[in-house]
Amino acid sequence: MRIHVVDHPLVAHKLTTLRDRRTDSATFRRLADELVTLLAYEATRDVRTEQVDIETPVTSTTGVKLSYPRPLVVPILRAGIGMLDGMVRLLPTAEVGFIGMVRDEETLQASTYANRLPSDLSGRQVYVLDPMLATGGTLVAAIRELIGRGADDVTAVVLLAAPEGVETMERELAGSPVTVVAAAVDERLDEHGYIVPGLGDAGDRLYGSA
Ligand SMILES: O=P(O)(O)OC[C@H]1O[C@H](OP(=O)(O)OP(=O)(O)O)[C@H](O)[C@@H]1O
Ligand SMILES: O=c1cc[nH]c(=O)[nH]1
Ligand SMILES: [Mg+2]
Repeated sequence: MRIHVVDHPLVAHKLTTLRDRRTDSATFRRLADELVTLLAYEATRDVRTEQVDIETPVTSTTGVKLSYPRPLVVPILRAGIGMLDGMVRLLPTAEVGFIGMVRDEETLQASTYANRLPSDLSGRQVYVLDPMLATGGTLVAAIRELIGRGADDVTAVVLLAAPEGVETMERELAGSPVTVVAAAVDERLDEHGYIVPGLGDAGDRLYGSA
């Protein structure tokens, strides 16, 4: 597993407003969308393409287009939905699958309550979206499911990561074709498994505390 932290002043600027407790849901949703677009630029650096011949108004030339099989984008419900539009805007040919997961607030164990994925992901590049990589339990389980279905290149796009979660992913997914792209790696987790300084509960800040 490798991790890439996107070091860019626009990312840092938007992330600071996202962290601010005074930022309302509408602004939070817009900033999450904008941040994903910036992270997606890095996350798709190795997206597969193929050569195509085209005619410009002036002459013939050779270019590239996104190749088949199409990349798969998988937001992890609920909070990952806030990252979906920003990602597919940059990957117009992408197919979208869904995994619904929730973390028990006491035990911090993640469980899966919904799964709508292609059964065969052989040879597919997959982009998993979840704003928060805290203990890592959620992403490890989601990525194991994708690799189990044959995905051979998985990139997790997250807004914030905790060092504890990065370590867990490195240990649990050692040797797997996995990349994490993050806007920042924060200091630590607190005793409730929240990222510090973090931004609070991403799902609640996007969608309320239902
Ligand atoms: O790395 P972990 O310790 O597993 O924690 C991270 C997970 O926790 C949050 O989801 P939550 O369970 O709050 O669900 P939600 O998206 O519905 O709010 C977050 O969106 C991640 O999916
Ligand atoms: O800080 C955290 C940790 C897990 N999930 C969140 O939404 N926020
Ligand atoms: Mg939540």
